[in-house]
Amino acid sequence: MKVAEVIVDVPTLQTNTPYSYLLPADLCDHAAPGMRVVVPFGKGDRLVEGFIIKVEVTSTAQPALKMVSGYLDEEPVLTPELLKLANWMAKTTFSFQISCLLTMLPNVMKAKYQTIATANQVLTDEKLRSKLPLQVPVELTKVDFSPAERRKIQKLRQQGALTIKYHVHNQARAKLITVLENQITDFTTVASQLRANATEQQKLLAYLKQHQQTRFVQQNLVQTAGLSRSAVQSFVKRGWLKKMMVEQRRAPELQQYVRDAAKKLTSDQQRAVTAIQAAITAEVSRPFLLEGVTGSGKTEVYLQTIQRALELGKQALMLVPEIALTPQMVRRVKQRFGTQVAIIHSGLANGEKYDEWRRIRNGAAQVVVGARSAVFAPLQRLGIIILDEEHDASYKQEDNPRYQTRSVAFWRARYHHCPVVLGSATPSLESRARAEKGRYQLLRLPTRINQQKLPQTQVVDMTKQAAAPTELFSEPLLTAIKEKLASHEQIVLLLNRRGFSSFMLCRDCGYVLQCPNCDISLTMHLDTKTMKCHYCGYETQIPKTCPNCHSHQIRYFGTGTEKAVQQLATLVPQARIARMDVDTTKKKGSLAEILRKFGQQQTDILLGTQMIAKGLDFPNVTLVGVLNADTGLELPDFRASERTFELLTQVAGRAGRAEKPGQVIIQTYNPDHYAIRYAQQHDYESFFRHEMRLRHLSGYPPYYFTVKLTVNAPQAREAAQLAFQLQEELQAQLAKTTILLGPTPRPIARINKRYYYQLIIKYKQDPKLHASLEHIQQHAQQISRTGVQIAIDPDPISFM
Ligand SMILES: Nc1ncnc2c1ncn2[C@@H]1O[C@H](COP(=O)(O)OP(=O)(O)OP(=O)(O)O)[C@@H](O)[C@H]1O
Ligand SMILES: [Zn+2]
Ligand SMILES: [Zn+2]
Repeated sequence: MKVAEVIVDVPTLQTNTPYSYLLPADLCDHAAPGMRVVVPFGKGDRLVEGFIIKVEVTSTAQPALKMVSGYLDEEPVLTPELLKLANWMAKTTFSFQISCLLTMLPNVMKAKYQTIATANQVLTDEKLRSKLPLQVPVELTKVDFSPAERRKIQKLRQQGALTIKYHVHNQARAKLITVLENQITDFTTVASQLRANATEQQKLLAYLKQHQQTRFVQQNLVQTAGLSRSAVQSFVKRGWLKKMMVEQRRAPELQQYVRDAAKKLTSDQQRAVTAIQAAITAEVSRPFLLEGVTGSGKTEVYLQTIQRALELGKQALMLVPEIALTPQMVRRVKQRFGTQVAIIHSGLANGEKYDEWRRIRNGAAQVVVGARSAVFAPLQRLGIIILDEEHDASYKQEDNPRYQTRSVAFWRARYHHCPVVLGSATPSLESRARAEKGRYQLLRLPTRINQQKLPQTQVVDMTKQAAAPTELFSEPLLTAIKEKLASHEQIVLLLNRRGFSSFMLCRDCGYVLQCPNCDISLTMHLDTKTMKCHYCGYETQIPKTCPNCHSHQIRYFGTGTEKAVQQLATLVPQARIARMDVDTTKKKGSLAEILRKFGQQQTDILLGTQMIAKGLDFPNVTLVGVLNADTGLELPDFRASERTFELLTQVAGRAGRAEKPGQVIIQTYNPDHYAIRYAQQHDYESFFRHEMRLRHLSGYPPYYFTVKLTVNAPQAREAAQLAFQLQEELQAQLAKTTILLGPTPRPIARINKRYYYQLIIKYKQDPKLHASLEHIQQHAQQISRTGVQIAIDPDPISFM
């Protein structure tokens, strides 16, 4: 007899303890850890999804155990490595194993639940009877029932008047197509067996003879070639064609990539490549920090180290921030490694993601490129892991499980004995500090490939620009734009905001249109002609009069990309301007299209949000303008300066990447701020020292580790009370050197009708911390029914 240990998916009763289930005899043989199963759970034996983490043989009878109901997979979807990783992740991120396991799989592999009720007798309640007619199975979630009706359904079920069944579906399916294989060797014999008037069959035979291939897609034969379906059928019957179902990839390689050979490395690149290759060959999990200025050729270093891994029969994982996963980047990797590459990005439909994932799982893909979640790609012979733009905030997952991609990458590298390369022009303070201490090996690319200097950067003090042509474009920037347009060079403009205006203000009474659910003003969107909340999605009409005093004196404040494009179009009507932000790139393929046009110089100016700051490599761009460098500097967050410095350095790096020298203009209201000064001088090193001093003085990372605890509830008082209670408990338990900040209301204190309080824990070493937080995690689970939530965020990306 075999018993499976299963981690079950029960949202209201999460636990890291597995449950034991008997394996039915017919399924016993191929049961293995990493497979998803359907199991009965709880009093009502409702069916839930679970993961087998262990299979054991037992000789003693176990009558008390429930039985596994069925499998969702033929083979394990998670490898032993990933099962182990989930265990570690649950512990270090204070989340439940089931959420870690589910995070590792494509979304579409999360099982779908259905609750189906069937009335066994005619129900007396008239309304209920109309919704649940006799003997008709009804999916309960698809029908509107009042709470009273729901209670009644439960009662009727106990009385036996109703049966309720739970279905668990696997949503993930491979796409299968019908393929016909030609079995005919002797066409003359077949022809002699066809009747003379069977014209459709004659046609089919002629077609098969004429096309020298052996396999035909049925749909193509019938629809494209216009052959008769019944003729095909009769050929199948007579054994001349063999029918088979073949899997078809949903995101096929449409583009033919021109193969691109390895470039001859510069001496700096060569030094880096040699060091990393040596670690791959020696199979040691050494971390490298590749600090290379913008345009220094970091990508080529990645590609040539990946090449070495492949030569040794190993695989490679390359992670990039979602917004840097541009068609340009994808092309570079595919040109080098062709069809061995699998790409995972948010632009893929669920089915396409599933197909790519399976190409990785079954070993067809050797190189995986993707954003954060690709760190769980089920590669089994990892030879190298690369994190490009390692400083990027998107590497931290903000929801449960709150993992840091970097840490997961290091865990996997230790498992596979392979090196990790963290690459950036502006490494995070944490990584750079570790390199300083010798924990990472620092590799430098201090100069640009083209031997050009980094672009000349001018800072424009906007407080002295009262007579500027518009509030967004200063005289110096406008002059530079006109010059570049005249010489047919291209321009990138950064506006770190989205939407049209930040907020609407009544000039008579000072009323600001706020989200009814959140403590934040609504943002105006011209494309949808609505005011939107960026936090909860609330949307309403743009008011023509003040909702408070009915005055017509309404003004829109702040700026967005739409408004910037409008202003620019009036200033330089001859320019062809493309806007790139969340709104214009939402549609599938639209980002690729914007970049293609810009690359082919069908547009002159690319104006966008921070998504234009990373990775773009266009040789004809000679001017970069930052319209408002200050957005973000005032945020109540200890990383505000670091983020600003990064953004400015990265975007400045888009200029002058080829023969022509680049120029950068930064408009700011804080021209003397050190983040802006050092960005102007392209001086990462001085910024690093300056910022490290400040972090040291104020006791922030990397000098301290931090954990953010957030409590939220429908009532402010409830949230505050619990936050203070947690603070007291922690104070009593934790080390004397550990510092607790707060509780304070979160900077945006209310989101989606819930109130937020937060507490920051700063520590250097605290042996009691882990147990205390695990205790809070358990407590959170217990009180979640009361509507109060606690979130534990280790190494939070911000304190906001
Ligand atoms: N050894 C080389 N010889 C010739 N060209 C090279 C070499 N290495 C890289 N390049 C080219 O130099 C340009 C800049 O390289 P790449 O985009 O990799 O820089 P990067 O360091 O990733 O910059 P960023 O951080 O700004 O994205 C690219 O067009 C690339 O093809
Ligand atoms: Zn809102
Ligand atoms: Zn008003």
